[in-house]
Amino acid sequence: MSAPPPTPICQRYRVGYALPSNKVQTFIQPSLVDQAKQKGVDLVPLDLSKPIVDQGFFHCIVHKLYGQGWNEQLKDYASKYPNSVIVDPPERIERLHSRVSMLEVVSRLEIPQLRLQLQGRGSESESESESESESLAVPKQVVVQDSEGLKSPELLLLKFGMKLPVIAKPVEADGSARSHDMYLVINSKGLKNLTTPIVVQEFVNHGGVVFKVYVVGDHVKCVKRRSLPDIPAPAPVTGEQEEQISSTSLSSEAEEVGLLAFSHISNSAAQSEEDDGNVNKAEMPSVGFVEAVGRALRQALGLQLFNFDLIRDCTSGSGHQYSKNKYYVIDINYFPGFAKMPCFEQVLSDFFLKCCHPTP
Ligand SMILES: Nc1ncnc2c1ncn2[C@@H]1O[C@H](COP(=O)(O)OP(=O)(O)OP(=O)(O)O)[C@@H](O)[C@H]1O
Ligand SMILES: O=P(O)(O)O[C@H]1[C@H](O)[C@H](O)[C@H](OP(=O)(O)O)[C@@H](OP(=O)(O)O)[C@@H]1O
Ligand SMILES: [Mg+2]
Ligand SMILES: [Mg+2]
Repeated sequence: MSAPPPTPICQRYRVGYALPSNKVQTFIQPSLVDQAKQKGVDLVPLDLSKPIVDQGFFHCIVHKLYGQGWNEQLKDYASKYPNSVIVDPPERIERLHSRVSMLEVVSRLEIPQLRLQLQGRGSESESESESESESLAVPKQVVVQDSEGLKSPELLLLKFGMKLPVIAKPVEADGSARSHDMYLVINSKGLKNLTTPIVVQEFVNHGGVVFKVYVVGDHVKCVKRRSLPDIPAPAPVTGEQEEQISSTSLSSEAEEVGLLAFSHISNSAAQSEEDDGNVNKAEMPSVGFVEAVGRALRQALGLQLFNFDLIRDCTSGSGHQYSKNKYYVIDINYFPGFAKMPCFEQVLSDFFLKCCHPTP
């Protein structure tokens, strides 16, 4: 029996997009354009050389551009075309442009079925550490505004309940190349070598795997990616001994300056079979947990297109109950590399259609 003729599409929808040129290359792939077209959605590039209010009605505009001028354009457009759906409003995206405000949202999530142990809030009772349900936290972190704050690194870490190694990250997460310049800091000398302002975040051993959770409207998809390897906790050492902590995974110059620079590690190819092995054998978090966090973040952020990086706490050793289901959110990204997500054409074209034609 032959397949029924495709349902005639009685209306076509225009989705305008404004993306950096590199993202047009990676995201607006012919496969996406074709699949959207089959569903009645025409993906149209906005002409950024002229005001978007002069370019006609778009049922939906998706974008990943920043700046006052662009934000003003979107505001003008929304007031001229109140029925057009802007994905997403710039004032909500801005919260993800700081590594402080992006994680503060996690600290305030209300997810009933989860045990939220958040910095300074809640504490793990005996019974919780045995329970199977997942818990969600954010790593301890502090913004060091100027070099004065790094003068006595031991005091700084002690004050915020952190210990070496730590990860140092730019405060701004604004999509610039610099915003991805990270440092693994292994000793006090490394801390003193940092350029401020900078976020100093506790390093959580997580088995060398990061779970990237993509959110596209109400669709949530978790994938595994390579991450930094675990760093064995050094035996408690006094200040003068810490210089002798040799870390095999660090080069001699990294040991010399006390820090290792890296960037975009979750996008880089595995360096070894072991790397790949860690990723392949890592157990995925439960779908229910991932979806609960994704939906709660979407609600709290008021955003429809983002992903977040989840790591499972693999810290073991004296004084720390190894809790298989303790997770940390370490990063949230606006309009990430959706083309890396399985079936991205179907997911995104369905999303665009839903934005243009919300089914009751
Ligand atoms: N607190 C942490 N503990 C352990 N590893 C961490 C921590 N924070 C970051 N990392 C490692 O560093 C990598 C980069 O960190 P992060 O995701 O914050 O940077 P980013 O530049 O925003 O990355 P992305 O490319 O995902 O936007 C993470 O994928 C993880 O491998
Ligand atoms: O592997 P993913 O999809 O997470 O990689 C993303 C990354 O997380 C950031 O979202 C990058 O955007 P910026 O933070 O703005 O640099 C994405 O780069 P882009 O060129 O695709 O926007 C990465 O794909
Ligand atoms: Mg990340
Ligand atoms: Mg990021």
